[in-house]
Amino acid sequence: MSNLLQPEALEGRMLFAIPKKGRLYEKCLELLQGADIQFKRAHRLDVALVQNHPIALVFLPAADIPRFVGEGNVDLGITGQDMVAEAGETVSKLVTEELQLGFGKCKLQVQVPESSTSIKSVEDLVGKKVATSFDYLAGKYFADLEAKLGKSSSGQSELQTKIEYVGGSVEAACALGLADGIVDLVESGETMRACGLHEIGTLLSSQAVLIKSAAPHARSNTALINLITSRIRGVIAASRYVLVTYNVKNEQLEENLRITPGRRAATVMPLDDKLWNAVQAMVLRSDVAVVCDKLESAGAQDILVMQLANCRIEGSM
Ligand SMILES: Nc1ncnc2c1ncn2[C@@H]1O[C@H](COP(=O)(O)OP(=O)(O)OP(=O)(O)O)[C@@H](O)[C@H]1O
Ligand SMILES: O=P(O)(O)OC[C@H]1O[C@H](OP(=O)(O)OP(=O)(O)O)[C@H](O)[C@@H]1O
Repeated sequence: MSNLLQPEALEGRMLFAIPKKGRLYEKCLELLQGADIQFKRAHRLDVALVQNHPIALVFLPAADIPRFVGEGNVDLGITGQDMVAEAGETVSKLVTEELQLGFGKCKLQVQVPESSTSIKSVEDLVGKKVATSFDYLAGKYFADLEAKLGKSSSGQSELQTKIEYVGGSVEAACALGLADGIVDLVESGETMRACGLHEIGTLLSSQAVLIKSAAPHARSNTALINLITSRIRGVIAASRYVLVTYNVKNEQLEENLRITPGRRAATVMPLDDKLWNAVQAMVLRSDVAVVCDKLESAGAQDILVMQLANCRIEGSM
């Protein structure tokens, strides 16, 4: 096999960065499969050539993807909004968020031991030690807080709050005596509660996003970037919506259409029996149970809910 890390192996290929492990990895693989991006990743190799498009997938740490995309080393990337923000303002400005992907949802929060009697709010943490893997965002957050509290005089760049960088297992920092509080990601809150911590402030909410360079590289294949973006948008839309169909009598049609207006408009087809119509409409998956309840109460019959394998829809999702 030729060495995929030689530049000539990648020549003419659009480069697409995918998190190499962690929380976003499996979801990204599902997304690539849904978009029919076919590849085989050789054991221990962080580059994979796509078989059915001139694309190479580059598996990188999620934290490095914003910089690689922003600086034009790769054309497209998937990472968390938190990672884009943590990469700093210079990098964030070089990156365009193309699509929110609806997975990897979490919040970056300030947490302290529940048992702490002296630290009940973020203000109480000012001047104390905070452990985090998000030292840029945490530093900015406490700098703003100190400024708001009038605790930092202008020109004084030294933070009173001490931000300690730790690479992982941040939630152990308080128990180990390394810090008085932490700034870390929370989704279900299970890790936080298991460690006897509770949240006292939120820095940001995050989800996985598809990003591209704000100023694409001269070699970038814009048509292919747009095609892949559009396919991924289709996969995401298909996971957000279901197709609901039902039969309804003429006199109850209007009321039922108000329940399922569809995205542009619902499709209404007359049945052979002139008293009845068949209706088809896209409905948000998260709303579908309530929508079916309402349809049934409004006289709709034969209600069917169908999964979408893929779709192409205009406008915001
Ligand atoms: N508990 C969570 N729930 C949802 N999304 C999360 C969660 N933790 C992290 N994420 C998202 O996934 C991204 C990658 O996080 P992850 O912890 O997998 O990082 P990693 O450093 O690549 O992996 P590892 O922690 O295994 O070293 C984060 O930047 C965030 O956007
Ligand atoms: O609120 P929860 O659902 O419990 O999720 C939060 C945990 O998820 C992330 O870590 P992850 O498990 O990805 O591993 P890490 O600690 O090695 O980064 C994060 O750093 C928390 O530890």
